[in-house]
Amino acid sequence: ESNISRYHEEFLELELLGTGEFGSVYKCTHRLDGCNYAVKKSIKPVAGSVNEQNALKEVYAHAVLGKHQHVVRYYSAWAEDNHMIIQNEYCNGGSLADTIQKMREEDRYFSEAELRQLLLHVAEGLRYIHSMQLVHMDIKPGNIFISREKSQMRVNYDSADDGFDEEETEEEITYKIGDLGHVTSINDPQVEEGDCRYLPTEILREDFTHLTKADIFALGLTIYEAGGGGPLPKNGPEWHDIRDGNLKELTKYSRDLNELLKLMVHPNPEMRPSAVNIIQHRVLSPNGNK
Ligand SMILES: Cn1cc(CCO)c2c3c(c(-c4ccccc4Cl)cc21)C(=O)NC3=O
Repeated sequence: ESNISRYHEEFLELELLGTGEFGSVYKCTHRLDGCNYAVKKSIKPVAGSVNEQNALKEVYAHAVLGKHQHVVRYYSAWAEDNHMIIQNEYCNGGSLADTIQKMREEDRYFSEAELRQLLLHVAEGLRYIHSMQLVHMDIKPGNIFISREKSQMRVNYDSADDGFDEEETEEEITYKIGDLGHVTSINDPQVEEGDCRYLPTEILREDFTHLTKADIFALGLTIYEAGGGGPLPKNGPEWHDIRDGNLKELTKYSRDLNELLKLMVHPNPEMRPSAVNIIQHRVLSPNGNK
């Protein structure tokens, strides 16, 4: 086999972003185009194993879910020296899990407007994934990545028109759904369970008749956690309490938002709103209940 490494040929490794059972992810600069990418290196799965199926599902999903501003973009994937390598869009703002952790430490919380923006972005990403007849199956703060873009704003206050424009930097935040390793088809589901903290009971009971609503359930708990309702239980009475539809009221936020979250984690998947319903919900409309 060739002993040059495409990875080292094409990329300059900058820093380790994270490790896990999924492998290791590095922030890399592409030597030719000068852009940064997130590159995941994982041990090449044994041919015919579940891991190989998951690895292939991830690449197939990325290939089908081409370009959407709320889904992490895929560029390339290849195998070398017994490793599987996937090159994705690098999101420079960390994961939502990092943000929640930091806020908990600093006793800070998302404002209602920031929570609505988060919910809207991820619901947009889910609407796209579900429209392609796919489901994500591992929606959680650790799989939602953040891109922050500073945009230079030129504003000119004509009153103080001393001929100079004022410069204001605006920060645009975009949330993107990442880690497509559990993505499966709505129609012939080979469900690989996601993180149990965000898993609805019907999936544990292997009822795969409303898979899109499992993503909605996980999104509901993700927003609930971002609103300070976490940390979420992995099992036990508290886990079941949430699955019975008992979410504690997030008193910092409006009744409407609390009602929407309760509906998203409803025990009956058919009662949960679709991604389209969420996007059209009055709570998210621009002048929704100020
Ligand atoms: C741990 N970790 C940290 C980051 C940077 C967040 O600011 C990250 C990224 C990804 C991934 C990732 C997840 C699952 C599969 C493949 C990749 Cl590259 C993991 C990441 C990814 O696809 N894009 C990322 O930015």
